[in-house]
Amino acid sequence: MLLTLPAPAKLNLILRVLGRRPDGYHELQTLFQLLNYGDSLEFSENSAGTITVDAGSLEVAEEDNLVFRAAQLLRQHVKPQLKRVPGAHIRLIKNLPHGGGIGGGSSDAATTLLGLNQLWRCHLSIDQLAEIGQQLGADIPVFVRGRTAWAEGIGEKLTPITTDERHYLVISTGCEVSTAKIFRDSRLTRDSVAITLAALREGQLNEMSLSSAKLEALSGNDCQKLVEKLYPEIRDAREWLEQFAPAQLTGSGGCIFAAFPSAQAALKVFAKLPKGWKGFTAAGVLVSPTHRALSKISSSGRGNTSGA
Ligand SMILES: C[C@](O)(CO)[C@H](O)COP(=O)(O)OP(=O)(O)OC[C@H]1O[C@@H](n2ccc(N)nc2=O)[C@H](O)[C@@H]1O
Ligand SMILES: Nc1ncnc2c1ncn2[C@@H]1O[C@H](COP(=O)(O)OP(=O)(O)OP(=O)(O)O)[C@@H](O)[C@H]1O
Repeated sequence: MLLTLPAPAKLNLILRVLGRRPDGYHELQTLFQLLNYGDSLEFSENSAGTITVDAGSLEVAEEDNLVFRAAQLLRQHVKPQLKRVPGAHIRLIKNLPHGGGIGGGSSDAATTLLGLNQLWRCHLSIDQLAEIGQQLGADIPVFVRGRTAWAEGIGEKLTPITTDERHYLVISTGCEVSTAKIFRDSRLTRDSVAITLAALREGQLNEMSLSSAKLEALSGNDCQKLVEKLYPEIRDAREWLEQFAPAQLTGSGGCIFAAFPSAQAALKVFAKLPKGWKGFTAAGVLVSPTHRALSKISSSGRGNTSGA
């Protein structure tokens, strides 16, 4: 069976750095907005029992590819329960720029965990997969859980949140930013005041929700000042985009984004993008396209035909 699944990008609509833990990781508050645009992965069984990854244009050694690392880690976890050592061939169709703060590698890893859990019939729960994912990267659990969410801790304490439907233009200048380098830099400000969950609850049902107006008041990214100092071209991209709408950095960079009320409005600005920069437009979604695809597969019964 060939299983094809999307690996969506995320944006950090809010990113506050609250402090540094003794292990070097940072306490954050962030709003993860999932998008309906990303990479794509194809999974097929490998009866030889090996894991191979065709990463296409991505220039990362196989053993460093988060797809390969996620597959290895999952296999290690489930090996004792399965009758034979499972193998897989995974083809990665890369659309997202890496080092962009849009979670490409993390999302690929999460889709790998979800996809192989299906292909190999591991029957691990989402909690178990998120736990495995977290060992590889702080951004992986949100993609495993597949909901636009408010995150705390190092990014792993997730509360689903409803955001208004918006469309985004995401710009990549080509500057690849290392997350570790930004978090290591002594100039990074680490003293933001925490937003209380009460500030994010709305309506009679006390649901976690952020309207566009409320979001505008809370938006901002604590990494932005430092990243723009280190990469002036990223500042140029933000300033260019700000002619049309409020713009900011996502994650630890280097992509810049702005929100628009419609796909047409986002595309209109995209058409004016200066030469040398790349980008894409996408809609914000509350549920990950990966989870939607998996639900479709299980409701059509195809998920039961793999046989590990
Ligand atoms: C900045 C964000 O993109 C926001 O979504 C993420 O928190 C980064 O998540 P990620 O890329 O999955 O990060 P990891 O691969 O776990 O860590 C990369 C590096 O970033 C730093 N890091 C990451 C997350 C975090 N909460 N504090 C950190 O200090 C660590 O020094 C680590 O060495
Ligand atoms: N499947 C993968 N896709 C992209 N990058 C990968 C992958 N596997 C490993 N990497 C490595 O991870 C680095 C970070 O890539 P990634 O796309 O996850 O960054 P990012 O968008 O900044 O993510 P985040 O927002 O999670 O920090 C890349 O420079 C690359 O060396």
